[in-house]
Amino acid sequence: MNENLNPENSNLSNEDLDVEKKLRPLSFDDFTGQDQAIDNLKIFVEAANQRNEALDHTLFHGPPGLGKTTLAHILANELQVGIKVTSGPVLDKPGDLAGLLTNLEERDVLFIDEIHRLSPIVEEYLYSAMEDYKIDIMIESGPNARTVQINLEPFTLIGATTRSGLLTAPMRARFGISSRLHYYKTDLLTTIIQRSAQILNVPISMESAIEIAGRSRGTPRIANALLRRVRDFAQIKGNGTISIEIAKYALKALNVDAHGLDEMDNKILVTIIDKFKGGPVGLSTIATAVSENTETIEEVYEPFLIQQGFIMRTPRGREVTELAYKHLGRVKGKNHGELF
Ligand SMILES: Nc1ncnc2c1ncn2[C@@H]1O[C@H](COP(=O)(O)OP(=O)(O)OP(=O)(O)O)[C@@H](O)[C@H]1O
Ligand SMILES: [Mg+2]
Repeated sequence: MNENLNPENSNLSNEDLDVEKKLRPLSFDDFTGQDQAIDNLKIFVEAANQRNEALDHTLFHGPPGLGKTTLAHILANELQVGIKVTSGPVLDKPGDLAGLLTNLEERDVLFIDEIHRLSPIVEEYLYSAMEDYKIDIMIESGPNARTVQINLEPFTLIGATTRSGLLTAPMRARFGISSRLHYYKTDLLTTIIQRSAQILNVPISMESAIEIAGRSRGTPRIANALLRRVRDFAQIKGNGTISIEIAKYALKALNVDAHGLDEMDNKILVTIIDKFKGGPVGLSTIATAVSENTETIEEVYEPFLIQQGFIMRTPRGREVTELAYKHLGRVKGKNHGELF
């Protein structure tokens, strides 16, 4: 399994990658939050195990760092089967996919990350594999070229995507199970941070765990990354324990936003306020103004900003709230957004 296939991991140092692996939950019981999705998955897994069948093909979608890859591995563990890992951009030839598929054992999991980035040829090739556990392989070339059909073992395809809007309808329809992951509330992130601190063997006060959780953008990956950095401060500037003083000092030094907003989140808010008088403004107009594509704004950034109460969706477009003005230290202009 090659974790580096995940571009989200590419900016982590080797040490961080090792730590990230250690912190990754391995079973349903280790996994915090996403209760509804987990409760359903437990049933589907148990039923598949009882019948000794492959689990239905499963799609995980939602913003980065919420646990899609983690859940793919957990499913394989809970099904007690092997897992092969690849990603959409890496699979550029049907031949590569055929190699992976023919090597799967009965009930194994094939995990395809960034499944919205499969090439159309590979995607089409996947359809018959998913539906009938069969693929056509081209043998020989030139005048002797012919295709033979190969039967595959029943397997489970697990797809993950941050951009479900970019999945084609035929692809989406082939997943029997589809699970959307949501941002985590502060209390769940606090639990995740406490668990991670225990694994990393670093003492942390409850208050500090809550403080870090509140600035983690609802995202376990960010919570763990902040914990690692705060741990460094505790080790060098303190006595190794993460007290609330050390946590606050470190978060300030790291320039972490009080609400956990990242650069793009803030850019979106500032743009709506400065260029569009606070809104309402259409999504694609915002996207152009911040040089990002519309689907990414809609699927990756906007859900968090809405959940946190910085943006409202109105019939006429997106509008920032009082909270956004306050957060950015702006004063709402007298006539902004009003007719009279
Ligand atoms: N529910 C959870 N409980 C504890 N830790 C979690 C949970 N979800 C995620 N994590 C931690 O967050 C890290 C990131 O999760 P993961 O890699 O599964 O996210 P992802 O949804 O696949 O992100 P991406 O879209 O960027 O691939 C994991 O290494 C894991 O340690
Ligand atoms: Mg992932």
